Amino acid sequence: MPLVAILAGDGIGPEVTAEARRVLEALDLGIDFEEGLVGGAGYRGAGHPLPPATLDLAKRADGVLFGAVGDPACDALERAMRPEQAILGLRKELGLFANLRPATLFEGLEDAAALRPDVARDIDMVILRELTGDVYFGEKGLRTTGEGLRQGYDVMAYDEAEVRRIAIVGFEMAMRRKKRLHSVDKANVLETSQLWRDVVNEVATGYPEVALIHMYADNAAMQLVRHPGQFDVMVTGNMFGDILSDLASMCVGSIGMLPSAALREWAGACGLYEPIHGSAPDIAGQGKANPCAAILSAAMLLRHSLDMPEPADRIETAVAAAIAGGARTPDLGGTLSTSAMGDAVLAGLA
Ligand SMILES: NC(=O)C1=CN([C@@H]2O[C@H](COP(=O)(O)OP(=O)(O)OC[C@H]3O[C@@H](n4cnc5c(N)ncnc54)[C@H](O)[C@@H]3O)[C@@H](O)[C@H]2O)C=CC1
Ligand SMILES: CC(C)CC(=O)C(=O)O
Ligand SMILES: [Mg+2]
Repeated sequence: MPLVAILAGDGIGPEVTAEARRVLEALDLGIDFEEGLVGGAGYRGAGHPLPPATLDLAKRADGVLFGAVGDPACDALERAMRPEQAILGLRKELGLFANLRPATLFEGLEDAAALRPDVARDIDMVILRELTGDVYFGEKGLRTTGEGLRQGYDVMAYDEAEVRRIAIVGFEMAMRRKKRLHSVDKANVLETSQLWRDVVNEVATGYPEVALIHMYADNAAMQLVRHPGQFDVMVTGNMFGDILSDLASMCVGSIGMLPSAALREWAGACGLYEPIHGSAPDIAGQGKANPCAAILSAAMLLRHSLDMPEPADRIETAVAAAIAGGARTPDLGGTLSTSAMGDAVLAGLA
């Protein structure tokens, strides 16, 4: 029986994860669920944002369904004890270097998108974000300059093996889709990005059918708003991918609509699945959160880690049907609560 770890975390994490679990349970797939403490909840309940028992659970599981971590009450803690370290630690410990963040405009959400409907309509892309390197994992700290000023530093670094493996995933995805790959970097100013670009070009020689387009990250942000339909697969580093995927989410209606999969192998291995959003303390506990990103993350879990493509399709179809039928949480301009949106998706499963 496959084991799915449920790490709900903080803020709206438990609210949206509960709906995703309800949907999985309704499908009656013979999955075992086991819950673990993580983030601020882990710190409060077990003295650490990523308690050893939670890490052990994640390593034993066939897939991890993750909510979100982050709690303003924990912002003054030393960095190692802050909730966000839990998700960074899980990604690193599980070797989850490939982060798939699909952004698709669901039919009916044209009005919710921050772009004109005619611009938003053709968005169907995947941002492939490298997830275990870059500035988030480099040496960091606070020091004092020669002038006696406090200085913060975070080192951005990628080695060629890290770039090569994510580039290969990008080209493989492009081969299965439209054979078009945008690689986003900042090679005009960053040595890290120049290496990124050189290695992506080397990998490209093995994929002559794929049209490769290099784009600077600042231009990519602008192009995502100007003409998002030009993108199909976009491969990029950890920080650019983090920022550009939040941007892409509003192009298709809401950050509450974008799921993600964090994988260590291109297919078939245990992965971590989470909405791209955070713990949203501003709406936590109010039943206002959109659970669709979490529900769609559960579908990705079935497809990528449990080899269950049919129920994954059923979930995605049910979300599309709920949206097409007018189900809307407040972020989409509606009034449905988190659980009522879950009900609407469940109704579409029938
Ligand atoms: N993977 C994770 O666990 C992540 C954790 N965080 C953490 O979350 C906390 C809050 O970070 P923010 O920058 O505010 O980002 P956020 O994504 O939590 O929220 C940004 C805005 O989007 C809204 N929003 C987010 N998810 C929503 C949903 N499902 N439905 C409706 N509205 C939604 C929020 O209400 C807020 O106005 C911080 O502690 C941050 O470090 C942030 C991003 C990812
Ligand atoms: C703690 C952050 C790095 C999480 C985040 O913003 C993300 O993964 O999208
Ligand atoms: Mg983010």
